[in-house]
Amino acid sequence: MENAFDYEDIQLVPAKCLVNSRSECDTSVTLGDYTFKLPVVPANMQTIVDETIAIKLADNGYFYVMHRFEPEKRIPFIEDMKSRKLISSISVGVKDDEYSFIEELARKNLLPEYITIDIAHGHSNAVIKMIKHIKEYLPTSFVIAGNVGTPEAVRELEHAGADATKVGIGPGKVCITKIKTGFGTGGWQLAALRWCAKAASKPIIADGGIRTHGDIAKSVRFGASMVMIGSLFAGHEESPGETIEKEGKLYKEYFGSASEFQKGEKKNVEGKKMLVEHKGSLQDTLNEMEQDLQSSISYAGGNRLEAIRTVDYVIVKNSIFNGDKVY
Ligand SMILES: NC(=O)C1=CN([C@@H]2O[C@H](COP(=O)(O)OP(=O)(O)OC[C@H]3O[C@@H](n4cnc5c(N)ncnc54)[C@H](OP(=O)(O)O)[C@@H]3O)[C@@H](O)[C@H]2O)C=CC1
Ligand SMILES: Nc1nc2c(ncn2[C@@H]2O[C@H](COP(=O)(O)O)[C@@H](O)[C@H]2O)c(=O)[nH]1
Repeated sequence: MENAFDYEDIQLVPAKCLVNSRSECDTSVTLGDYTFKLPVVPANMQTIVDETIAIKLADNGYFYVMHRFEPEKRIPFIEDMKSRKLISSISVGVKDDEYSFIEELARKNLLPEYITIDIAHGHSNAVIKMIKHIKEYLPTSFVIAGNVGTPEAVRELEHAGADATKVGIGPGKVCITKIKTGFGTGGWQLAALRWCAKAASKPIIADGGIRTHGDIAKSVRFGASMVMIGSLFAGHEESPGETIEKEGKLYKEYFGSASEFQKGEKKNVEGKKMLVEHKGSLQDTLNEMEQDLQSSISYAGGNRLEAIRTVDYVIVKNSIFNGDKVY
């Protein structure tokens, strides 16, 4: 790794405009056999996505990944999605039960279109073994494996059969991995993404650290096919969890999947909880993301997402906000 930099250290350089209106810019992206409206997916976390949100996203042409923290609900969830003729996209871990779960899906002929292997340290034999197991029993499922932060890891998981890899160890808003372990891509997630993307021969999903909609365009520039986002999707009307009123303001909880709130115990905790200001409807945020990304594409001098991939950029070390607040 030569230069370490992160989202706030980079600005993309505008190219001559090709369109008469930003509405001409197409933000859609293809991942596997399906095309989605945006290169963005809400994080597979319990305070970000639930069955209702998954149905809404799939029904409206967005990608989603259901979390894995209520394992017994996964089979009824896939059955429900199939009965609605919507794609099913689930998460699994790597413990023993997950092997029999995959075999059960195969036995029942319940074939999810997408399966995400969701563990903290994805560059491991445990993930390689699970990729191979899924490919043996559910060969038609598109397998996303992660999380990783190095080119070696991307290559190994791709070689094991992963159809996409997910990059990001420790950049998340409710992540404390970087503090508790000293490891990860927190603080240089964008550079890690570039490093990994150079080695990848299959799609990469950039995961964590997105703080503004402009960071989505930057992720695309540095090699992401899709961007996974937690904090920007937390706190909506539809978001799972109670709405909390504090001093006249409305908030919702957002907690890490490796936090004590998720685990129910203080063991190997690498996540925390925060309150996020209530943000209104999820669809409004998705619409705003789409408009902002259309604008990014127009600044890239094109009318499709691919235009962003080749724009010039400058490194402006921590200065792009000029002391401004983001919103
Ligand atoms: N993207 C990120 O930066 C991070 C994300 N997370 C999220 O938290 C959730 C829980 O993750 P995780 O703890 O992996 O899931 P699990 O609790 O399901 O653990 C998966 C397996 O991996 C083992 N394991 C976990 N961490 C390590 C490690 N560092 N080295 C070796 N083995 C390990 C566990 O054993 P044992 O517990 O006994 O070690 C267990 O057998 C996931 O949703 C994950 O995405 C968590 C941390 C970082
Ligand atoms: N280190 C930890 N990372 C976590 C935990 N729970 C989730 N995550 C990761 O964060 C992203 C979301 O990041 P954000 O910056 O968009 O909020 C998520 O997709 C996971 O990869 C955790 O407990 N510890």
